[in-house]
Order: sequence, then structure tokens, then C-alpha cells
Amino acid sequence: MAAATRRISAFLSRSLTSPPPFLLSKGSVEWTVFSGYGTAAAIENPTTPSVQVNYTQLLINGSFVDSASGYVIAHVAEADAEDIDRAVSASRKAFDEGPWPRMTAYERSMVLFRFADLIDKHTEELATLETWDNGKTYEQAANIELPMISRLIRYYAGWADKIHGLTVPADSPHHVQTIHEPIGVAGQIIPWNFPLLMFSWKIGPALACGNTVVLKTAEQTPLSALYAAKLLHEAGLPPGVLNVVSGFGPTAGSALCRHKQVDKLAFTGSTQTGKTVLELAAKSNLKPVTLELGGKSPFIICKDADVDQAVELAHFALFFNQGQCCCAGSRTYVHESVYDEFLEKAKARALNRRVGDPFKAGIEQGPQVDSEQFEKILRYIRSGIESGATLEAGGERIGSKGYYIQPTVFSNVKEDMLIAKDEIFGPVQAILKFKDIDEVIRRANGSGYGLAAAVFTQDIDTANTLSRALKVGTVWVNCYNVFDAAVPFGGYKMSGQGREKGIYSLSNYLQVKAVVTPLKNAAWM
Ligand SMILES: NC(=O)c1ccc[n+]([C@@H]2O[C@H](COP(=O)([O-])OP(=O)(O)OC[C@H]3O[C@@H](n4cnc5c(N)ncnc54)[C@H](O)[C@@H]3O)[C@@H](O)[C@H]2O)c1
Repeated sequence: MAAATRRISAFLSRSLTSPPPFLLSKGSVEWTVFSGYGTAAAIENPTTPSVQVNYTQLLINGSFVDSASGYVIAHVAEADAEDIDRAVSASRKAFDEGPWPRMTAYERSMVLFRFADLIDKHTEELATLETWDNGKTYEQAANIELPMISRLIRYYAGWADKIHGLTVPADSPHHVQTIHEPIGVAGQIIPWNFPLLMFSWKIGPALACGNTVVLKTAEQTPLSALYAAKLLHEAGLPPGVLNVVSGFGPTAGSALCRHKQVDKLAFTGSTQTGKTVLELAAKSNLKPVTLELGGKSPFIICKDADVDQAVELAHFALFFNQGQCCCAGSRTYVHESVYDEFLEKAKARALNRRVGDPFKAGIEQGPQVDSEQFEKILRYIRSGIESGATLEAGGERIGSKGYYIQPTVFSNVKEDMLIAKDEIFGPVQAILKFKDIDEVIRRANGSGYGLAAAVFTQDIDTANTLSRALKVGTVWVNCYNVFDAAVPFGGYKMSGQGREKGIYSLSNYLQVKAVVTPLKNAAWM
């Protein structure tokens, strides 16, 4: 139904300070035509009644009140298959006929540089939306993530005019050149844990290479990407080059994956959905797919480790972003000689973690993103207790409003327990004891995932042995979560296919064409 726009609501189900002035105020609704209104053919110009929608809360005991679990912060247009089709058509037209691929690489790079400047200028708005949408702390969004995002956009802006092919020597009298061309329309699907960072990882290389994009945000976090996309247009991006659609996976996401006019797909999210995305791509037009999926990353603390430093880093590796990181160090392997000391200190650190209103200064942990994740994490905590792991700290929700979970630590964890196998995606640290290096390599590699790992040691030989033996896309040695724009990121095994960031991401968005021309009277071959 062309004129219909349904609405989905972004819920902020947590205790927060009052909404920033530039956002829709709590409970306000814009009037729109809703689907199912009359018959499709008759609704070219639907009547807009003068009556406003004023009441959207629950009417309980004579008063309009928010739901117990949270309140509405904004209403967002929901894309369905028809909207995806509109977005893909716009993107197709922008690629096939529009100015973007025909602009010089330098002009494209300047648009991206201007965009990066605007991100810096609008850090406060973007970071607020990110916290509002996701629940992560404002300090993390503003001081860590936003600077990473503008840096990454500048990194790819710098690549735009450095993408070129080769001249290739042939065995016969032919002039052979390779041309690196943009692929065309890129469909991109991102998750809710780092909405803006994932937005930048996806659009940065795609646009630098001259592609056009349809990007679907996660249904939990639609707000910040829309704001950033507006800034990109302000920076000079022509219409149709970047289309941002909010919507649900099985409808909008699936329509994007199946679309035959989409030339390439890039997906970040769960391994299960990654399999679906790959299948839909194969069944439609066999578009190439890059996948950045889940993980169960081992953090290995060797016998010579400085325990205080190891505790702090392992804590950061797991609890950062409320534990909602695909590369969270969620299996903490500790050598038996330092195990007891590590455990006591890890427990104390978790108990000291400052959990609370993510807009307040000094808070380390906000709420989980939504009720589904919240319930799932609590189920995993129960499963940890039932399977015989020792609950050392936490284990409960905090308060009765908002999705806050106590920083939780389990010891005596064994590989056959669900908490050691599955991606919990929450503030739950699982500590396992090991005796020797060969054993920990075997156990660390025993997972179906292979996204990241950390090695904590003062011995260069141990670091080298482990770095080479671990079947993962990133090994952090005596550090964690270092996400420079130039450093590739991606997974082995069920953690994904392909790499993002760095020069590796460029090849995801380029076709290589060989052009072969006969040479007549060549001066040289
Ligand atoms: N690797 C990561 O960065 C990452 C990020 C978020 C979540 N996860 C994992 O995924 C789990 C579940 O989170 P989730 O439900 O938000 O992940 P998900 O895979 O369901 O969602 C990620 C994105 O895929 C879309 N999607 C869902 N179903 C789709 C379909 N059939 N076709 C196309 N697109 C579809 C979603 O709308 C969203 O934009 C988490 O607990 C965590 O384990 C991993």
C-alpha cells in the first residue's frame, strides 16, 4: 500500500533523565495514515482528519500512564517490502544514472570529509540519541564511539581517491588492465549494540568505493542513523545514494536480502540470522555477502600475568557496553597458579562496577537494550547456577524498573555448560581454570565461534605461540577492544565471512574487471 506508513516505537525501557529538547517528547505522536485504511486502490490521496492522536499511553485507574517496563521516546516509520523496493529503486537510479559514481573520486572523498566534520560538530546530539536508543552510557558514546566514527569516515574518505587497478603483463601481445569498479547497490543490515559505529563501518567503505546503499537499522535502535544520514546529505551526498530504512528483520530485512536489484549484502548480527541472510542471497540473485556474526571469545591469562592488570582488562573485555559486544571476552581462562587471586579480585571489581542512569557522569554500565535481551541474560544466569557453576557476584536484576542487571561473575565454569558455549550478550563473566598452554589452546579453539581472543602474558614466546594457534580473526595481546579504522575485523568459523575496516573492507565493495586489448606493433611487451 503505497501511501501507508505504519509506525514502530522505539521504547526506552529504563530510568533516564528527561528527554533532550530536540527529541520528540515523551508520548507525543505524529499523525500518519496507517495501513489497512480502506482499499489499496482507493488510497492515492487519503483523507487526513483534523483530529490528532493525543493518547498513546495506558489508561489505568483514570490516568494515562507509561507501561511499567518503560515509555515511548519516539515513533518511527516502519518499512515493509514495498518501502524496501522504493529505497532500492532510488539507490539503483542513483547508481545507474545519478552523479555519485560519475563524480571524481576526490569529490566523493570531500563529501565524506565534510561528513566527518559534521559528526564532530554534532557529537552531543548523536551521542544523546545513541544513549537514548540503546542504553549505553553517554560518556562512552560521546568520548569513545563518536570520535572513532568520524576517524573511520576520514580513513575511508582518504581511500576514495586511492583505489586503482593494475596493468598486467600477458603472455601474448595484449594490453591487460584491471579496473576496480563499484559493485552497485549495497544492502546493509546492522544490529543494535553499536548502532552508529556499525553504520559507519558499513557506509564508509561502500561510499568511498562509489556504491549506493540501502541500510536497514535494527528495530531496537533506529534513531541515530537517521540523524547521521541527514548530516551526510548536508555534507553534499546526492539524493538516493544512501537510503536508511527502519524496520523489522523478517519483513524489511528479508525483503532487502531477497531483492534482485541489490548487488551486494553486508550483515552484522547473530549467527542464526547470518545463515538466513546467506540463504536469501543465494536463492535470489547470488549476490555476494559479508557477515560479521557472534562470538564466544577466550581471554587467556597466563601464569606470569600481572594479576591486577589482568583483572581490569578482562573486566573491560567482558563488561564493556553492558556485555553486548560480539567480541566480548566471555570465556575468561585463568592459569591455576593465579586463579584464586584473580577470582577474588575479579569479583571485587564486578561488585564495584557503577551501574545506573547512563546519562550520568561516572556511570560504567547502563541498562540492557530491551526486555528480550534482559530476560535471555537472566535465563542464562539461572542456567549457570543450575549447571553447577559457582555464582561469585551479581546474578539478579537491579531495582524493578528498567533492564539493569547486576555485574555477574561465575567461577568453576566448564566447557559443556551453556554459559560457556552460548553468546550471552550480557554482563556475565565466566571464569575457567587451566593448567598448560596446549590444553588452553585446545579448549579455546573448541568453540564453534572464532571472532576474537586475548592473551595476557609477559612472555613473548607464549604470546607468539598462542597468537598463531588461536583460530580467531583478532588476537589482542595484553590489550582488548582496540578498534582502529585501519585494523581489519571479522571472524573465523561461525563468526562470519570476510573482513570489515582497513583496506580489506574495500574489496567487499569493488568488482575487478579485466580489460584485454590486442597490441599492434608494441614497442615492448
Ligand atoms: N555480532 C554482533 O555484532 C551482534 C550484534 C547484535 C546481536 N548479536 C547477537 O544476536 C543475538 C540476537 O540479537 P538480535 O535479535 O538483535 O540479532 P539479529 O541477528 O536478529 O538482528 C540483527 C539485524 O538483523 C536483522 N534481521 C533479523 N532477522 C532477519 C531476517 N530474517 N532477514 C534479514 N535481516 C534480519 C535485524 O532486524 C537486525 O537489523 C544477540 O543476543 C547476540 O548474540 C550479535
